[in-house]
Amino acid sequence: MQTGKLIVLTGPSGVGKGTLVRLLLARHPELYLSISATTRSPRPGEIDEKDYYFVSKEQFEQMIREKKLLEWAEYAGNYYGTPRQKVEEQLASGHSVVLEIEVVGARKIKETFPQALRIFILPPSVSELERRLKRRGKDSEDAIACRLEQAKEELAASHEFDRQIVNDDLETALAEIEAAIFT
Ligand SMILES: Nc1nc2c(ncn2[C@@H]2O[C@H](COP(=O)(O)OP(=O)(O)O)[C@@H](O)[C@H]2O)c(=O)[nH]1
Ligand SMILES: Nc1ncnc2c1ncn2[C@@H]1O[C@H](COP(=O)(O)OP(=O)(O)O)[C@@H](O)[C@H]1O
Repeated sequence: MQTGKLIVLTGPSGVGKGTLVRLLLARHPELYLSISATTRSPRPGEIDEKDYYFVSKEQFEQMIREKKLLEWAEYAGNYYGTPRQKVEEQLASGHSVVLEIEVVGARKIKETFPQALRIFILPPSVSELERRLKRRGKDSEDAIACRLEQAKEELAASHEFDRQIVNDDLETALAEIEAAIFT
């Protein structure tokens, strides 16, 4: 059997990765979305084992030591990582897998999975990114400032990835992602 494709969506916080991934999965339920582990506290409404595996720093460090993560990174003071086993199982059984991860982790994926399709999502502008982070209303002012600072570095790395897609009009961006994945 042919193995599935590994599809990585990356880009700065607030650019719309989560929104695009939800729409993509709704249209293509055959895609498998990897659930990450994180040491970040759950936001109101987030559910353990659905949005993330919410774990302690000790548990996360144990996962690193036991090589249970395909990649991991520290972002805005917390750890985030992709549990290895389910991703490898899904790929081996022919299913395509989507990772929604930040830039450092997406860079590491190239080393382990050189054949992965890595898509960088860009905002129409930094000021629009700031507006989206504020409008989302899920992070404190400090957390937003930290994410924006980080975003400037991340945007400078966009050319390292296979595709660059601007999330201005949502439907247009989604169609471009679909075209990149399915053609
Ligand atoms: N490297 C890596 N980054 C991840 C993983 N899971 C989530 N992230 C990224 O970590 C960053 C922060 O995530 P989060 O706190 O949920 O904020 P949000 O994406 O802005 O809603 C985002 O850029 C996520 O895409 C992971 O497993 N590995
Ligand atoms: N194309 C778009 N135009 C306007 N707002 C958008 C667009 N895509 C996403 N958003 C909004 O921007 C905010 C951040 O999106 P989100 O998917 O949470 O980003 P990320 O997962 O990259 O952090 C949300 O409030 C979302 O509704």
